[in-house]
Amino acid sequence: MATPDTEVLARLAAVLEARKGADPDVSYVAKLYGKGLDAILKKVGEEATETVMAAKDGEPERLVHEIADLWFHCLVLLAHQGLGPQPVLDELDRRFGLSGLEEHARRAG
Ligand SMILES: N=c1c2ncn([C@@H]3O[C@H](COP(=O)(O)OP(=O)(O)OP(=O)(O)O)[C@@H](O)[C@H]3O)c2ncn1[C@@H]1O[C@H](COP(=O)(O)O)[C@@H](O)[C@H]1O
Repeated sequence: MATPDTEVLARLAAVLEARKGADPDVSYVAKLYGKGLDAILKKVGEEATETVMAAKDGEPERLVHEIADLWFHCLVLLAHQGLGPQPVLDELDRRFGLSGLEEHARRAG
C-alpha cells in the first residue's frame, strides 16, 4: 500500500504508462520513448552527473531539482522496461533495517 509520500510515484507511473500511446509532438515522455533505450539511458547518465555537480557545488536547491530530474528519468526507464516504481520500493522495503555493512559481509562471506 503506497503511503502519501510515495503516492506521487504511483500517479506519475500511471501518466508514464499512458504516454506510451501519446503524440511525441505534444509529450516529452512520448518523444523520449520514441528515441529508444539508448536515449533514455543517456538522460539518466546526464542527470546523475548533474546531481553530482550540484552536490559538489554545495547548492541544495539545485541538488533537489537535479535529483527530481534523475528520479523522473529513472521512472521513464522503468516504464520503458515494463516496470513501475513498486518493485524498487519493495526492494528498499525488504532491505529496510538490514545494515549495509552486514549485507555486504554476508555477500563476501
Ligand atoms: N516530472 C517530469 C519531468 N521532469 C523533468 N522533465 C523534463 O525532462 C527534461 C530534462 O532535460 P534537461 O534538463 O536536460 O533539459 P532539456 O534541455 O529540455 O533536455 P534535452 O533537450 O537535453 O533532452 C526537460 O525537458 C524537463 O521538462 C519532465 N517532464 C515531465 N515530467 C512529468 O511527466 C509528465 C508527462 O510529461 P509529458 O509527456 O511531457 O506530457 C508531466 O506531467 C510531469 O508530471
